[in-house]
Amino acid sequence: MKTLTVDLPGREYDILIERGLLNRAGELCRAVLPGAARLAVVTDSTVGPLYGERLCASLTAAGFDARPISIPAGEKSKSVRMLESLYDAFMDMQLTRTDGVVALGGGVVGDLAGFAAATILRGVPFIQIPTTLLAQVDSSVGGKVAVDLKAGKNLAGAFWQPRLVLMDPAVLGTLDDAAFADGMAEVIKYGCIRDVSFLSWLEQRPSRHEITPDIEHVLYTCCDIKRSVVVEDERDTGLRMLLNFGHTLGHAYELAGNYELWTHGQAVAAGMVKAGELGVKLGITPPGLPERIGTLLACFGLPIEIPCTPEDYSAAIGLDKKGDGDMISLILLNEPGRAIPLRVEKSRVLGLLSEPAD
Ligand SMILES: NC(=O)c1ccc[n+]([C@@H]2O[C@H](COP(=O)([O-])OP(=O)(O)OC[C@H]3O[C@@H](n4cnc5c(N)ncnc54)[C@H](O)[C@@H]3O)[C@@H](O)[C@H]2O)c1
Ligand SMILES: O=C(O)C(=O)C[C@@H](O)[C@H](O)[C@H](O)COP(=O)(O)O
Ligand SMILES: [Zn+2]
Repeated sequence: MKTLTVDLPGREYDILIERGLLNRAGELCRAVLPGAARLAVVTDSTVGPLYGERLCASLTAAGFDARPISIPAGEKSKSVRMLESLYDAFMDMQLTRTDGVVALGGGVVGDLAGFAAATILRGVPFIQIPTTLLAQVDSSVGGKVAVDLKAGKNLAGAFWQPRLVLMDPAVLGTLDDAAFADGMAEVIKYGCIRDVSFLSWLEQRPSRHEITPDIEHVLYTCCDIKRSVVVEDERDTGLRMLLNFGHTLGHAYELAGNYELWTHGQAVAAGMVKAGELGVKLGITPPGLPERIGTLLACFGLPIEIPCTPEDYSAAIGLDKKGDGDMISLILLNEPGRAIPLRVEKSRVLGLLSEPAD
């Protein structure tokens, strides 16, 4: 088993990666929640029928009273309305602070269940069992939990670290190619911002078929990068902002498509290419680098351009958490494998975005 420890003082936890781990979830959850009686197992309408029964059987064998709670699959469920329905379900089962919430699913389930766990009873222990590539390489690690508001992405949220992240790469076998590609957008992001040799390694394996034999290496490498960033800056005030490469514009594309037209992974893919182009215009990013990233993203069928109105760009930039007053910290690449923040006037960014492409 590959293990990484996110060593945040007082809130240290392990990320465990191994095929078949889902079958051992009970004993592994028991080790981090020795006194818990009940577990609320939040999942979605696709993942529940695939893996819910197996997980609950393992939890029950370890002495937990495991209660599955299912939400409709898809980003629209990352809402205040669905959050309230989780609160009601937790109260119906008389969950207490010594019990736990388990997220079994992709980033939507993890972000929603995590925010519910962070806020119900002012905080209940939380365990992540991510089932998409995106959730395994990114959203299950680091403690950002949130729901979307009408105004934009992830606008109500918290930092709530899990007690354990349990990753079974075998579950990725049932993901369709589009969902696998969504995860690849964040995988490629890590190469772009922190590890040029990993970026080159990915370029030598430009398809799902070529990546899959080495999936555990991919999960480990990405989680290790995220771990190393989060332990330096849990609360997103400096270094952690680099993990947001492609996200300022990506969130604009998600908003423009009303969270239905474009997935998070697709939006981040196009957002990284556009951020690359902005970086070139600002004299930070080497010419040719946005095209290099776009070529790799396109190999997985990800979009490298998404139409967006100036109003949606303006709304997303106005509400971006990296903004302060009239300024925003743009995350730009100053070389392959190296990202930096650059404080720029929001109006200047909007001006550059409205210029025709070169
Ligand atoms: N908290 C963070 O740090 C963080 C990081 C990145 C992304 N996110 C958030 O994550 C969300 C996107 O996550 P996602 O891409 O996992 O989307 P998702 O959770 O909507 O999952 C995508 C689809 O795959 C299905 N699915 C999940 N696991 C499956 C499996 N093993 N087999 C078959 N189908 C399966 C789901 O039911 C869903 O239909 C966005 O809301 C994004 O904002 C959060
Ligand atoms: O963990 C982080 O920090 C990230 O920025 C990871 C992103 O991939 C993720 O999409 C995150 O949810 C974005 O957060 P936000 O602060 O921009 O809402
Ligand atoms: Zn993301």
